[in-house]
Amino acid sequence: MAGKERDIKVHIENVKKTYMGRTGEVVALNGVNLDIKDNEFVTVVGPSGCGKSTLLNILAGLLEPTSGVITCNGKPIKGTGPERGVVFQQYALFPWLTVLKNVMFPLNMKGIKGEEAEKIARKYIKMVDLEKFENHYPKELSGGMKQRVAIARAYAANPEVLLMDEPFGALDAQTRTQLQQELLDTWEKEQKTCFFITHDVDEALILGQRVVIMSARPGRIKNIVDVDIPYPRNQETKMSPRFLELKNLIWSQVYQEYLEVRK
Ligand SMILES: Nc1ncnc2c1ncn2[C@@H]1O[C@H](COP(=O)(O)OP(=O)(O)OP(=O)(O)O)[C@@H](O)[C@H]1O
Repeated sequence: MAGKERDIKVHIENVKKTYMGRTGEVVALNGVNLDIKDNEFVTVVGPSGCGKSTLLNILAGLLEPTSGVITCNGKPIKGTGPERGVVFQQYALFPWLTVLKNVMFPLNMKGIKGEEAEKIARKYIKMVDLEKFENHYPKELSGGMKQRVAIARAYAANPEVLLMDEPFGALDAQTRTQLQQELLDTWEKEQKTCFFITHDVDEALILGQRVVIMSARPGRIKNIVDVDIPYPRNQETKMSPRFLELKNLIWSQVYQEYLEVRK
């Protein structure tokens, strides 16, 4: 049992989050329970407004839950922390810094400076295939390139848990596919715990070891699907019978919740 507990990276217990909206209380999450294991890749799908971003922001320490317990490495989450890195849909790069300096930024914040910081930053810039652009500024990059920088920066900071809120949501289909593949390759090499929100069932399935399906607001976990498709996965995996079977299952459950929202 002790060994099992040690394997749990993030523990979410009975989490509730209420906002004070214009027309009264909004219960965004109610009774959310989830354990995320060390190095696990968990993806999250659910209808719009079901509280996915709220949950991610609580895990990031940017929001506090109204009640419930959330721990990382067994310690209650209080505010942001270096062990948790976040990638949002909007790249959030510093426009006045070059690609290299953007990726070095979190290293500098940790006291890693000069050549050492450059070496680490360059490793991740190479990983996302942007070596030729290290001296460019964000405004000179496409959306996909900016998101690559954001991912390189998150990895360079070497967090134990990567929290990603629809990181590829604003990208065209081809760039999105390419970044999914890069993220998978990186995850297989670096084995970080990933919590990844998406609206795209294909994306949830190609990336995740488990897909968490959230219910319509107030958000809670409706189902968790184990994705028993081995890695390495690639775009051909999307054609496999098991992929299509799981896709239908997840899609029908998300659609039921979508209909609930529209009631
Ligand atoms: N600051 C806030 N004040 C009041 N209500 C809020 C606030 N932030 C979010 N909400 C409400 O909480 C609910 C959950 O929002 P959240 O953004 O977490 O959902 P989501 O599942 O991430 O949505 P989407 O998929 O559209 O991004 C929504 O009904 C939203 O309107």
